[in-house]
Amino acid sequence: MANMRFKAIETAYNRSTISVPAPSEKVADYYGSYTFNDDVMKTLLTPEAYLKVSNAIKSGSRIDREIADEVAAAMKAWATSKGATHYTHWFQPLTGGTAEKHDAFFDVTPSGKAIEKFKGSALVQQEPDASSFPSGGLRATFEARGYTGWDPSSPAFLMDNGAGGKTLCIPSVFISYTGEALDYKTPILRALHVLDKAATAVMYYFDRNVEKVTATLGAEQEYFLVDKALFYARPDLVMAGRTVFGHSPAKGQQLEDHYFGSIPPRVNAFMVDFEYEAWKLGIPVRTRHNEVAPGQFECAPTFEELNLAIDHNALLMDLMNKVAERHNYKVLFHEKPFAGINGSGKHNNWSMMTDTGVNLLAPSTKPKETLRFLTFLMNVVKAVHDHADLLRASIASAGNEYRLGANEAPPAIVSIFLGDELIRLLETLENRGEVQLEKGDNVFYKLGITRTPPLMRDNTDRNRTSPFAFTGNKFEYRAVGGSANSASPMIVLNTIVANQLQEFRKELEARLELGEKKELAIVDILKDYYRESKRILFQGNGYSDDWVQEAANRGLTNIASTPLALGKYIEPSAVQVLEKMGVLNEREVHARYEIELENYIKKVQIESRVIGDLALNHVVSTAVKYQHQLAQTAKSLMELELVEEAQPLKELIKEISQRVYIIKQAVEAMTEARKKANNTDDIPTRAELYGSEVKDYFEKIRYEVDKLELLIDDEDWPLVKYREMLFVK
Ligand SMILES: NC(=O)CC[C@H](N)C(=O)O
Repeated sequence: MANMRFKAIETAYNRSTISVPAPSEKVADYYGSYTFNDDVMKTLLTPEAYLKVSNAIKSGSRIDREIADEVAAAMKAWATSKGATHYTHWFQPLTGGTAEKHDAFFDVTPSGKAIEKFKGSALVQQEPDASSFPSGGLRATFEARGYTGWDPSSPAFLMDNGAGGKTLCIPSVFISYTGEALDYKTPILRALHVLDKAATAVMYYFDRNVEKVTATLGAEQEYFLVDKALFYARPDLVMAGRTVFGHSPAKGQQLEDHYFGSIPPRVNAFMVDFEYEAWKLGIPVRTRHNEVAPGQFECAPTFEELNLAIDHNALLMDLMNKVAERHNYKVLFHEKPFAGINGSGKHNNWSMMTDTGVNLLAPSTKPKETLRFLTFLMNVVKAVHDHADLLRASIASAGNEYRLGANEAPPAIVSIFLGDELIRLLETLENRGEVQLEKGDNVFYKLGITRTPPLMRDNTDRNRTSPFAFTGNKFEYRAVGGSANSASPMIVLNTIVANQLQEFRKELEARLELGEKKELAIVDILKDYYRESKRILFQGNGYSDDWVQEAANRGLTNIASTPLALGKYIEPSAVQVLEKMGVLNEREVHARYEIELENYIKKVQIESRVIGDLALNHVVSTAVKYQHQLAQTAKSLMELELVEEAQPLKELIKEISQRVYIIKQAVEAMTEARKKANNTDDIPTRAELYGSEVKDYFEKIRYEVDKLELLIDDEDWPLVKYREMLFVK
């Protein structure tokens, strides 16, 4: 094994940078060229079909069979002209990844001849075997039927299969025979629809020209790169996506010299390569840089309509994995692949935009617009305050459990950062709201709104320690994990905000019916919201121990455990809001809860098995061999009557023995704990047992193994070390 380690290091060390030719000089020449986009549709469809598809995209109207046939024919012609041989409905099942089943465009006639075929019916709906996807009890294994259905609002695209031509991918929803959502896209589309309706209804009081409100998302993607040879020499990375052992290198991230540093050429070639591919697919990746931890990087797109942004992030992750192969890298999206240094988040930058081009979370200098801004801002604050636990549940996973609250990642406590200036403005609102107000526009003056410094776009400070931070014209949900599908937190966020906006509108209407003046009524409601949700606003250092204490004093929850956090999905208030808004019914919520728990159990189980295997078969066996060598040397020294000189060796032998003993005992006890958990039928209890009794041994075993790493001859150590994985470029 040690041999494999050194071979891998040598291979990685001798790699050269692969040159990546640009598809064309200007990005505009090929941006979106792999998508069946608006321009392509305009050229290939009849005006009638084009209009129907455009309307379906804008307002969700139905596309009839005839039009579907025409679109299918156009899609097939376009795709085959670009080298596609197959098509697939591309969807996001609850595994968290993407799914595809390629079908050839041709069919065979009874006389054995091949004919080209792709009908509207195949575009609109397909029936993959659903039995092996997680359904959380919604489907039994023998009930295989599930349907995928075309989502016209996300353009079809071409996936390059390397040597094997291309496949036309049709973004789709995935539902069971009985109509329940088995994927991420279905509830996202439902949540976006209710948010649109609720936000547009509130906009009625500010601007009657607004007909549609769209949620927007920009998902920053953090990741680690490890050379392929080194990756395969670490069974834990291969099996669990994270290292279960590894002593901290002498130099980690303490000098902060990697962050925003010069990008290593081989890494840069990889980035350039996947960006070219992303641009062909119309994915607007714009930013690339070194992240805080050695070996860690980030890419970020410009924000887009939320459903598209989610598809694009899922597609981008897939693309990065594929392109990395060419550059002999492996991409780690895991939230915490290496202990002791930063983990990886997927910071979700979220906002709402009207069809008239107004960002509803952008402050303005005009009093009337300020009231609109405060309305949307405070409704988000209130929604997050009232459903903080549900929002926490939506980002809970086995990987994120290691990241939250450690090494520059936000804690598990949900709080909101608004910045001092906004807090001042809200304080003014609360305090001045007590005075009798005059009518007319000077209402705003009286409120002090015009007297506060005009709010400019970027004059709120940033707070990296906050899980949910206002960053000037959007909220950044920073607690989302690097490997997550953004849909999970976005389903919750958009649903609770939509619900809150509905509540706001009801309250406002009730006040207006009593004859209150609109502006005053709004101010009064917002004042109440501020008072009711204030405790969730926190502007200080979210990483500090003081905050943990203060948050507890404020009555905010701090749920570190994933099984407990997931339990918040099935609290009555959570089920009620998801069901009431028509996003997930009770059965669907319970199914998701169960799937997430099972996922957690399986991941911890895999880690535990890897730990057991590596500890006994790699580490202990190496330690014992090394001990034998030491014993031989000590014996020779004794024979030469060098008794004192043999002493340090004896001590070393003793220390190794002790550590081996503890490891052996702990692995056995961990296996017993696993058995106990596996014999527990109740899934939530089993998950909790894995999260506590099984996981309790992880750190204990790791501690001893990492100590042995420092004792055993480097030549013999079987596992690629942290300094080799993190610093070999
Ligand atoms: N610079 C940063 O924003 C660090 C973020 C950190 N990597 C996280 O886990 O969220």
